[in-house]
Amino acid sequence: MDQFLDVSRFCYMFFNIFVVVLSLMFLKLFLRCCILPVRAQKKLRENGFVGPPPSFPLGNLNDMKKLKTALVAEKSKSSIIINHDIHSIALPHFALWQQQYGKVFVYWLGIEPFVYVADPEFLSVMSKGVLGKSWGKPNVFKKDREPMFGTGLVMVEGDDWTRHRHIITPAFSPLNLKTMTNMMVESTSNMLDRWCIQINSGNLEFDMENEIIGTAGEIIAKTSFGVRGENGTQVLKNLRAMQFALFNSNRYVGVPFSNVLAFKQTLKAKELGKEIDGLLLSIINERKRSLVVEGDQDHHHHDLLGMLLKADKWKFTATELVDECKTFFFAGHETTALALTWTFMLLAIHPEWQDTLRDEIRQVIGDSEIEYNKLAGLKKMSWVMNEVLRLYPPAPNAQRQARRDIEVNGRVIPNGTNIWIDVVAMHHDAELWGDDVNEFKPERFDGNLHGGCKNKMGFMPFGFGGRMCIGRNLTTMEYKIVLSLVLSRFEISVSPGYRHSPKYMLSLRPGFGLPLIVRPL
Ligand code: HEM
Repeated sequence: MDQFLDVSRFCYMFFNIFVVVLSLMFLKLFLRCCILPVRAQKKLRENGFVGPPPSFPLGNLNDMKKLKTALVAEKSKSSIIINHDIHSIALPHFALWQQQYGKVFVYWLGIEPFVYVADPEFLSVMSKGVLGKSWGKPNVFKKDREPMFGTGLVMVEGDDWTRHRHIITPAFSPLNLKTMTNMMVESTSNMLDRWCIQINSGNLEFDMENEIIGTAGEIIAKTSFGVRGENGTQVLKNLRAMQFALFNSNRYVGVPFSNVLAFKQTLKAKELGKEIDGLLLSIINERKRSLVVEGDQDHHHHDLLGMLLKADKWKFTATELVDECKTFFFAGHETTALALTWTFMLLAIHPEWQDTLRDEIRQVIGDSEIEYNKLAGLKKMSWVMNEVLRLYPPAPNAQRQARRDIEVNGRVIPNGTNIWIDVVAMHHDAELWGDDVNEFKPERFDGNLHGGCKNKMGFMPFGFGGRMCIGRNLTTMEYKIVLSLVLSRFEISVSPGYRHSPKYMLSLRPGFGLPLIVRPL
């Protein structure tokens, strides 16, 4: 009998604990999904931040989807015409809301509030001096992109960010970049030799986006962690597959339990992430061993990983090194490839600029091998690069999250609020650039780093402040090498099959690829 009483008392206690835990979980969920968003909305409204009304639990995600579908259907009728006024094509919801609410307004991804900013003045005030340190990266994206970036430089914050940036910066020094010239020339030459074989077989049409993405992927994997042998190829394959798994279909970022909705994708990305980490770890351990054996005599690994290992005396843990390798790949490969892809589209419709650049390449490089030191002399090519990054920025937005209440121009942005900086909108704003804002005019950058933009924060293809892109010199180098090699051997024109439809898919890319006609000179 006593035993029975003990068991029933235990069950009763267990049941009570279970009910309390369940209630606490429910309370937490209720607080996170209902109370906090309502309070944030009230506070934002009190501070003058208004925008399209959100609904629970999707926020404005449905409106975004509907506007995108409707406006894209309308615009696609004229997609044969190449129009650089792309804001309303790529980001129709923002273009419409901007007309209704101005250049700073609030919208919602699920239960996450985002202050939209397309006003460089607002941006410069919010990122000035100590205020700049009060911003982090949105937690909602950190979670979503964890398999890609882990705790790499793109995502870390505070003292950790200072330490990572301090260790990594020297790896991108001109002296180190110089040693990567041959890797870039080699991968590009291989691509061009393949083009020759295809052209000789009578097929002059290439999907330039595919071609360049493949080569840029190879280059970044070589320059980041030395893609060699089977391990390297497998890492490259898995990295691409992971990106595809994470971003191929619509994800409900900010919506409670969105991971459950995209369960299969999330699981696949996690599995691939684990496999990539294992492969990278074996590459890193192998390098460490060879460094111990060869010491500073290791001349074989002129890549970022090799440089970090040599310079760093292993201040990074192995996990941190793995995350940095992944970060270099994801932050650097598609962005550079898209800068080149859009350049080929613009040069294909502006043959006069192909000729101008060819003349410059002849003068600066001549018939000799490409040397790093000569690249700075390709000045007009720098104007073209800037103009392409202005019209078609591969990183079309930047995001931040307030780590405390932050006052900007007398308005408080509550702690936890996310910021969405619309780079495309600022790069296409006639009030900042003038009436020719949507024309391809590389000469606007002649002697002017900001292309004549009325506010220098209005031109930010590589971000802003202390978190400005660490890879921008590497990108410029790769851009100039690839473009010089291509233009020295080929002329390009647009294929009749090209449909102009810039699409926002994390980066800004051609919606239907970039078919171009390539002819040997
Ligand atoms: C055209 C090419 C590129 C573009 C348009 C680009 C754009 C950007 C932008 C806009 C940011 C700032 C993001 C933010 O503020 O949240 C950034 C940061 C970063 N980029 Fe790039 N990037 C390019 C190439 C590269 C390359 C080649 C690498 C590396 C190999 C790289 C590595 C990084 C890293 C690690 C960060 C984070 C820096 C930090 O937070 O301290 N990027 N990039």
